This record gives sequence, C-alpha cells and structure tokens, in this order.
Amino acid sequence: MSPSAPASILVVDDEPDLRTLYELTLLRAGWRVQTAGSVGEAREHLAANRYDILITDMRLPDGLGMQLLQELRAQQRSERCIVITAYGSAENAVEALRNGAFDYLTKPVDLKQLRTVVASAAQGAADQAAPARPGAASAAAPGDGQAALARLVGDSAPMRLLKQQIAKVALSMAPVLVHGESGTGKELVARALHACSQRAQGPLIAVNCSAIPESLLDAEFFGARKGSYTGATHDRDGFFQAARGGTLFLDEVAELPLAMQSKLLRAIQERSVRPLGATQEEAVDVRILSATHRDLAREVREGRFRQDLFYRLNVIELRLPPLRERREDLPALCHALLARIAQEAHCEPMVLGESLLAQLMRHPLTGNVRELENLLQRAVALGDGAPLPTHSVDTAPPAAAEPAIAPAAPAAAPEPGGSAAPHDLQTWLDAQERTILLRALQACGNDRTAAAARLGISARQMRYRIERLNIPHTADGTDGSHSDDTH
Ligand SMILES: Nc1ncnc2c1ncn2[C@@H]1O[C@H](COP(=O)(O)OP(=O)(O)OP(=O)(O)O)[C@@H](O)[C@H]1O
Repeated sequence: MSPSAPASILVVDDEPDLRTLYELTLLRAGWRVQTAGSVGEAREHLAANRYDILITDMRLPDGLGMQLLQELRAQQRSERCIVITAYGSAENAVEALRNGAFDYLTKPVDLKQLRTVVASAAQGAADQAAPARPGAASAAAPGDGQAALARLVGDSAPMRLLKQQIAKVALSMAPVLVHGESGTGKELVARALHACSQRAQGPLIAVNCSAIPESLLDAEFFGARKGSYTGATHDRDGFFQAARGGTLFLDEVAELPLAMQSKLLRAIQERSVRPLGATQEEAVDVRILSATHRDLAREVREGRFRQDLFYRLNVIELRLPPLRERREDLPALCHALLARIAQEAHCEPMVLGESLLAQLMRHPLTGNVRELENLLQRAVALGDGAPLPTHSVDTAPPAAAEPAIAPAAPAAAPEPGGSAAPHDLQTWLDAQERTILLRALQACGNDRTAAAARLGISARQMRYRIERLNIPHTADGTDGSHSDDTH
C-alpha cells in the first residue's frame, strides 16, 4: 500500500446483508473493498490479489475464518487480519490473536468500532509500506521503537529473543502480559511495546495497580462525573479515557481486588466504560498491556485472580529473565546505569573499576536491575573502592535493621535536619523508609496490616512499599506466610 492510497480490504462473510453492510460502511469511509461469501471464494481473491486488510467471519459454510488467517501467516503475507467472533466467545478472540490476528470484532458488530479497528489496521499497513528514511529504523520498530528497545540494555541470548518478541507482538492489538521478578525491567518492556506499536503517537498510561487505594479504583480507572462522590468538583477522565488511541499498562495487575477484576474484564470485553455517576457507556479504543511478578496461573488456582481475566490479559506472555540468567549483560548494564546516574546528577560518569565489577559479578543481585542500580548509586556516592554490601537487599538479615543499600558513611546518611546533605536523596530516602518499615513489621510480629495501621498507611500501600523496597516476607528474614495477603 502506498502511504497515500486508501487501504484495500477483503471482507469475508456468508450473510449477504452483513457483507453489504460492512462493505458500504467501509466504502463510505473511503477504503477500497472486495467481498467473498466463503473460504473458497476468499482463497480465490487472495490468490489473485494483495490486500492491506482481511476481515473475516469465524464460521463460514465451507470452513473457518481462522484457516485463512493461518494460510496467510504460513505464506508470510502482510495482510492484517481482523476476525469477527460470536458474542461472548472469548476462546475464538484469544485464539485469533494468538494466531497473529491484528484484532477482533464481536457480533453484533458495532459499525463505529469496525471503522476504528480498520483505521488502526490501515494505519499500521501504511507504516509498514512507508519507505524507510535513510538511517531510519525498520517498520517493525520505528525510530522511537528502536530507541525504546535500546533502553532495554542487554545483548544476552534471552534479551535478544525478548527484543525480537517485543518488535513482533507490538504490531497487533493482542494483550500482552509481561512476567518477571521485581526490578527486571517490566515497565521498560511495556514502554518498548508501546513505542514499537502503531499507537506510539498515542498516550501510554502506566498504572501501578497496587498503589491505588481500593475506594478510588473505580473513579481512577473509569473516570467520574461531577458530583458523583464527595469532592468530585468536575468531570474527570479515568485511565481508560486517558489512554484512548494508545496503550494502558497495568503494572502489578495481580494486586487488583476481585471486584475490580470483574469490572476490568467487562471494560476489556465491551471496549467501553461507564464513568462513576454517568448513565452512558463511553467507547474506549485502548490496547492493554499488563505485568506481574506473581505466578498468575497460581493466583487463579488459589482463587485470588479471575480465570477469565487471566485468559484475556495473557493472550501473549513475555517472560523477562532475571539478572542471574544473563550475567553477561552486567558490564553493559553497569555502563548504561552509570551514564544515567551521572546524567541525573549532572556529573561525569564514574568509570567502573575491575574490582567493583568483579564484586558485582559475584553478588546475588536478587533484586535484579533495580538492585544493581541502587548499588551503583551507592558506589558513586561512596567511591568505587567501598565494599558492596554482601547480601542482596531482599536476602539481607534484617534483624540488624540496617538497610543493605543504605550508605554506610555518616556523611552520606545524615540525620534528617542535619547539616550534611545526602549524595543521593532517593537512595537515602528509600533506605530510611526501609528501616522504618522493617522496625514496624518486627514490632508487630510481621503482621503487615498491623504494621500499616501503626504507620498510618493502608494495607495496600504497605504491600506496595514492601515490594518496592524488596523487603523479605518476614522482617526476621524467615520464610513465613503473609498475614494480609487477601485480595
Ligand atoms: N534491561 C535494562 N536496561 C536498563 N535499565 C533497566 C533494565 N531493566 C531494568 N532497568 C532499570 O531498573 C529499574 C527497575 O525497572 P522496572 O521498574 O522496569 O522494573 P519492574 O520489573 O517493573 O520492577 P517492579 O516489579 O519492582 O515494578 C528501572 O530504573 C529501570 O530503568
């Protein structure tokens, strides 16, 4: 397709009335359309012509629309496929997306949604066909996409595979679940997926699901009308509306309470949301990405996560390898992180000494890249010669209640109100917070709810902070059970 020519579309449906309805809708929107009433007829058209988009019903008199999808894929054809599935048939929609469909539509097809989905597919086809500018990146990962992939530092085999997968799956509307331990870079993956997609010009709204108080979840996700709750002084958009035309990234999605999971499922299925206090649903054209460090299948088995939502979010799963599986990335990661630290501090990057690198190579780094970043910040603050803490942050014996990442020298860890300034405020603040949380947990016999109450924060906030700071399951370092892990 030349970037200026209207997209060409093949519509396959056995019901003549529907075929005509789709054809007229698409012609009126300015696209070129041909139609077929069966798999056989579609095959003939596809043998004779190239299209930008194939729209096919699932059930056809002589076979399944999915067969056409698989054949196009086997022939490595570039047509983007949109599958029309029966209402409520999540299996077909998910199977189509896993088979490489660009998107799906549910019967009865909403004509406005048809136009939106086709416009999105046509846009992607035009991007693919646009001649690459000299020095510009490939269509699969345009300039911003390449930059976002480059920000994901690492050239080890698992990272190379991951980057290939990102560039590939970014191109459709399929929901992606990013799975990886804390600090492995799940948010960076989500950003790269967005930047490599044709929605890159649209917004990316990243939401930390564990950080939102339960009572605000509805308004935050779906928006609220003026007066719908005390303090709602004006209409407010929610995350879904803010992400229109772009991507909604649900980080720590496993932490959503079950009631919210149902509402989220509905919003994804219906592609519309109803703001608090509103009478009408609003259509939202949003791609959903999500991430978790938990084993979501296990959360489903144990009744903490809805199976149907898991199924919808996990159409494509990307696994982020922990740092211990790609130790060879350490030097490049250190280099990139030191450059970033220097840029933020407006100083020259520290040159990584052999002995520090050797220490890092031996370090457990169970807190992954985030822990590496903290250790390097500490090394910059204290000088390369300072020995690293011997334990990883989340395996350090907390009985000593000394945060492993806390700068050791008094000058680097001043008392609040003291005259000396910390070299790195964030690391210092994190260290203080970690110590306070550990003390509260110890004082409350590891009861997180009680510790949260003692500190005047909600249990959700407590859980979020504990995870952010890689605090072990029990404040005495033993492997006890969670006391407040209800969802
Ligand atoms: N491959 C990488 N290259 C460069 N920086 C990275 C990489 N992976 C992670 N980081 C950095 O490590 C920090 C943690 O990354 P990020 O927040 O994406 O992790 P996460 O997996 O989402 O963690 P959590 O589950 O705790 O939220 C960030 O500062 C991020 O920029």
